Amino acid sequence: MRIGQGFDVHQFSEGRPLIIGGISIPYELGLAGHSDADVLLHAISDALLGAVGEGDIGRHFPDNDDKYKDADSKELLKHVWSLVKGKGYRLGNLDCVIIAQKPKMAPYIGDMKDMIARLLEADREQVNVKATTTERLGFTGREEGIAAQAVCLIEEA
Ligand SMILES: Nc1ccn([C@@H]2O[C@H](COP(=O)(O)O)[C@@H](O)[C@H]2O)c(=O)n1
Ligand SMILES: C[C@@]1(CO)OP(=O)(O)OP(=O)(O)OC[C@H]1O
Repeated sequence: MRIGQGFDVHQFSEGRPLIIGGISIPYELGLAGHSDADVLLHAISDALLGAVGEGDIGRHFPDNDDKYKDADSKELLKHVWSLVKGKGYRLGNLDCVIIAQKPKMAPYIGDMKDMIARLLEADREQVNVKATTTERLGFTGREEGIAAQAVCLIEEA
């Protein structure tokens, strides 16, 4: 059994879609990034890579490589998952938090859980996604961007 943790931040940007946990969220702002800037899937990818001692997503998908320009983070996470699976592991459980003053994530959490479980070939019950504001404090509180954290446990298959 191994544990991993991931953390990511992306800044709000005009004219970009807001995609979190693989789900498009209708909002006036999106997130800036080299890829589609899915802050939650990036934190999950980093947690899984950390659990198997494989560094981070920047190492696997460099942000100066045109191949990953506007990349779909679901595809990046699928790649990470195949690496983890290839080392003989399956998901134990995954717990995540999205840190955002706005928009409200609650209506989209169920779809995010289903999406993440599908990408990780797991049951919905193995995946937990939650959200919090920072009570208007800090960069998330000032609505400058969104952060996400993830912790995973993987087990020998
Ligand atoms: N972007 C967000 C932030 C929070 N939520 C939900 O609201 C609850 C209360 O948030 P506090 O920061 O005031 O504790 C939180 O537990 C989430 O369920 C949300 O949906 N979207
Ligand atoms: C995902 C990658 C892909 O090039 O780019 P970004 O969307 O900028 O995201 P970040 O969280 O900064 O991680 C780096 C890269 O791996």
